[in-house]
Amino acid sequence: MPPDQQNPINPKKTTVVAAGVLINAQGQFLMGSRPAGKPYAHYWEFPGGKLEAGETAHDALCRELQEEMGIDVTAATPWLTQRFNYPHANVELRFFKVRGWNGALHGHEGQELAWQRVGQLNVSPILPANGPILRGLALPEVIEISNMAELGREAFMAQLSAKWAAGPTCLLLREPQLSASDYQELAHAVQSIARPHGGKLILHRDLALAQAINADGIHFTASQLNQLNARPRGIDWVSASTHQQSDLEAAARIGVDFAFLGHIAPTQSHPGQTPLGWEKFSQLLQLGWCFPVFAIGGQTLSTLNTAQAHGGHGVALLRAAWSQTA
Ligand SMILES: Nc1nc2c([nH]c(=O)n2[C@@H]2O[C@H](COP(=O)(O)OP(=O)(O)OP(=O)(O)O)[C@@H](O)[C@H]2O)c(=O)[nH]1
Ligand SMILES: [Mg+2]
Repeated sequence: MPPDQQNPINPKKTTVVAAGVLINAQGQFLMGSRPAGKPYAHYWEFPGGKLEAGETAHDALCRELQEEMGIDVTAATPWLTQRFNYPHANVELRFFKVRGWNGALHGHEGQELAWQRVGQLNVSPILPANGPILRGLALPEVIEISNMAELGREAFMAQLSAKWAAGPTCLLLREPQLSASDYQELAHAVQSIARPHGGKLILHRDLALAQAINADGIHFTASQLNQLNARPRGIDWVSASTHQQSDLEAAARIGVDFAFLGHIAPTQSHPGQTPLGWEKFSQLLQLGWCFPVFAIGGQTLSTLNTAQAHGGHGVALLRAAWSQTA
């Protein structure tokens, strides 16, 4: 394949690249150093390379990972798309999560390979386009949405405390039936349980409250999202609900960290509304977004693989996150 620099005639032409985030059994991800002689030599990247004429991104991923590391990819799902303008090329990077391969990894182009952990990177420098990718890797694949409306406060708080005692999870506290002051009081109570256990708490709709209690994130409704001109400051994670392409575009414009897209299947929360379904979910994600997208609506832990096969990062669980009998 021609190197990037051989494209000076049309510097605006976009080079499409497929890259793989290999995940091992310990949950680590693989990075490789770029070989000498390439643009950004010795920077760290996710293995992959440019699409050849007539290839799909998946075809290119399999070919590149065979050429660069000698492995046969057996399980890869589309994940994020990052667009970036380098001085040498405009690139569209199609990232895949790769969870299965045959063969021993070997740097066939003299590159170094290193398994890395989220938040504990020990290689540098990283290619400048890869910031959102590392941020996306820090997100869990399951987000739980509170359901105090059905469980009642006592059972909800008891289940939440038990969950967080067992290990940190990520909670979206969404209780639209509560008044603003009741929601505020609940948010304080939940945050006081979250802190000691390292649980992540995302508040719904109320940015000022999320900032005031130092929550980990704010989640906007689709209608709030469409009224925002910029990503709010002073909060770590910013996310939003989306239902259609224009919502995803709004999410991209303000620079969310992740979005929910749905509802996928009919749910008790949206009676009578036509669900999006997996095919439409997948079509919308193929447009290529630089943030992870969670499937929402009728999701359970057993739909996680389906969500990922259709390009989702993970699933947002409402009823499935809670035992209704406790
Ligand atoms: N493979 C890969 N390329 C990336 C990443 N991030 C990123 O900005 N790029 C850019 O995407 C382009 C990919 O080119 P590449 O050098 O891997 O392509 P290739 O393997 O086909 O190389 P070749 O053309 O020398 O055969 C480069 O401009 C590179 O800077 C990444 O994480 N992985
Ligand atoms: Mg390459």
